[in-house]
Amino acid sequence: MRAAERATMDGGTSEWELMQRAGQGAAQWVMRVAGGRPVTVLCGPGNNGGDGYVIAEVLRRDGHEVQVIAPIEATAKTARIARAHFGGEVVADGTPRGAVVVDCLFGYGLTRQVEGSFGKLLEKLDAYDCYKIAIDVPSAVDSDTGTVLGPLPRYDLTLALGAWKQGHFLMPAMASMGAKRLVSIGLDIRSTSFAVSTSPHIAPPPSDAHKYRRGLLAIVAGAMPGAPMLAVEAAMRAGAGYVKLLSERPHPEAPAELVVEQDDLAAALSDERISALLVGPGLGRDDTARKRLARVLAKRKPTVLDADALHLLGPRLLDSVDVATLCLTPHEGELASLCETFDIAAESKLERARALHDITGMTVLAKGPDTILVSDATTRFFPQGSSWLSTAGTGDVLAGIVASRLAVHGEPLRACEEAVWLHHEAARLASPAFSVGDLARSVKPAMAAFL
Ligand SMILES: NC(=O)C1=CN([C@@H]2O[C@H](COP(=O)(O)OP(=O)(O)OC[C@H]3O[C@@H](n4cnc5c(N)ncnc54)[C@H](OP(=O)(O)O)[C@@H]3O)[C@@H](O)[C@H]2O)[C@@H](O)CC1
Ligand SMILES: Nc1ncnc2c1ncn2[C@@H]1O[C@H](COP(=O)(O)OP(=O)(O)O)[C@@H](O)[C@H]1O
Ligand SMILES: [K+]
Repeated sequence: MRAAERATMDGGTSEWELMQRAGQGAAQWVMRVAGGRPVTVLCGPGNNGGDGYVIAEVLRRDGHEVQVIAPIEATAKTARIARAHFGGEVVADGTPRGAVVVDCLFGYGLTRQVEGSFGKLLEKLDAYDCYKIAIDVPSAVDSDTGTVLGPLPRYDLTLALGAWKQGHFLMPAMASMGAKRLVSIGLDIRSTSFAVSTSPHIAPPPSDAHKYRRGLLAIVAGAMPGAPMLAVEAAMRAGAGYVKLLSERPHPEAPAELVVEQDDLAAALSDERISALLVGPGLGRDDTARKRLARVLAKRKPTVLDADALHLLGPRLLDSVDVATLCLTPHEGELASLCETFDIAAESKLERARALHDITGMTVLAKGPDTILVSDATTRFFPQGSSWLSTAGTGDVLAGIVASRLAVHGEPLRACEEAVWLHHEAARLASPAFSVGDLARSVKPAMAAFL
């Protein structure tokens, strides 16, 4: 962000010009929300505070009653210009009032714990019943990591200035932000190493398609039947032309349209028409499970590794495997276990997911309320999914969708990205209070949203 701003300023646009664009753009949102009612703006000493003075001046000129609270005076050069342009009154020690409060204490320049008068002001804001807007980021949030460094009110709206920051998509910060909107200030941000995933376009099967060309997905069963069956239910609705369950025992609970291949695994895997594999849900963690996993990896096909497979995986199993074709779908616990296995010391989910990709070369889809996808030196973040997804078995459904998309086109990054969107859309359609079976069945109507 700083580099993009510097490049824009080197191109002849002053920091004051950028701040005016940011403040004016944000003020449009504030005015829409306030609808003429009184507004309080909290201003810090840096350029985030500068944005606040610009917003306050736009509102004042528009006839709003505006109170500005600034515990200390503006110190940053451009913030001082903004302060000088504000024609209203500024108080150092006030209490938020009015229908809307706009928090401009700190943005991406936050460097330490928010305490003292700033901390007290955020506590007052937390306790005050009003519509709360965070400018750029909530002031107690580290914009790179999403770490919380002080009192954190629940905001109704967060207006990102110029570009999204990583913290907008990371827990715990993300949970406090309310709706998130981007205010454009004319920066060129193409060169960043992360991107926010945009809604994918899923192509229907071509007119000359047949079941194998559309992709044969083999789901490898193990000790427990329930989890792979959930993956099957989702995978059959996510685009693969043919879904088979490779199991060594009968599955009377299987739907009529599912082929259960009861050969021994080596024989079942010898079918060269298999386009992709899923292994892990219900696999078990014993020696038999490890051998089944090794057989799957030896096929060197595009493969999704989930659940138990993530606990069995280790550097030796990856010998002579084409890691670029593998997708891992760990939740936080599985990610922690993988980090132990691969000797990764990183603390945060983002650093762990990146390190795991960097060390192993595999595509990593780190699940949770803040889903992170790392592949090919790029990191993708996602809009938040339904919190109703927090129920047992939804991870198996996700694994089934990833594998189905992988069977269709064989591209790990694209398969994971499509799957997250399909999973979120299925959850939206099935919400509220769905069972995991409802979620798997909702993958079918979810497909329609991306065709
Ligand atoms: N540059 C541009 O082109 C544009 C930038 N824009 C805006 O600028 C924001 C970034 O501005 P920024 O870099 O001035 O940092 P900012 O977030 O205001 O905070 C730094 C100040 O806070 C202080 N401080 C920090 N932590 C503290 C703590 N815990 N407790 C107390 N004090 C603390 C720190 O003091 P110091 O650490 O020096 O003591 C310094 O004074 C960005 O998010 C966006 O809103 C837009 O206008 C678009 C154009
Ligand atoms: N609070 C939440 N908000 C959004 N998505 C969630 C939330 N909790 C869980 N999920 C999603 O639900 C799925 C849970 O997967 P997982 O933890 O593997 O569960 P299980 O092992 O029971 O299948 C993941 O896709 C995760 O991203
Ligand atoms: K802020």
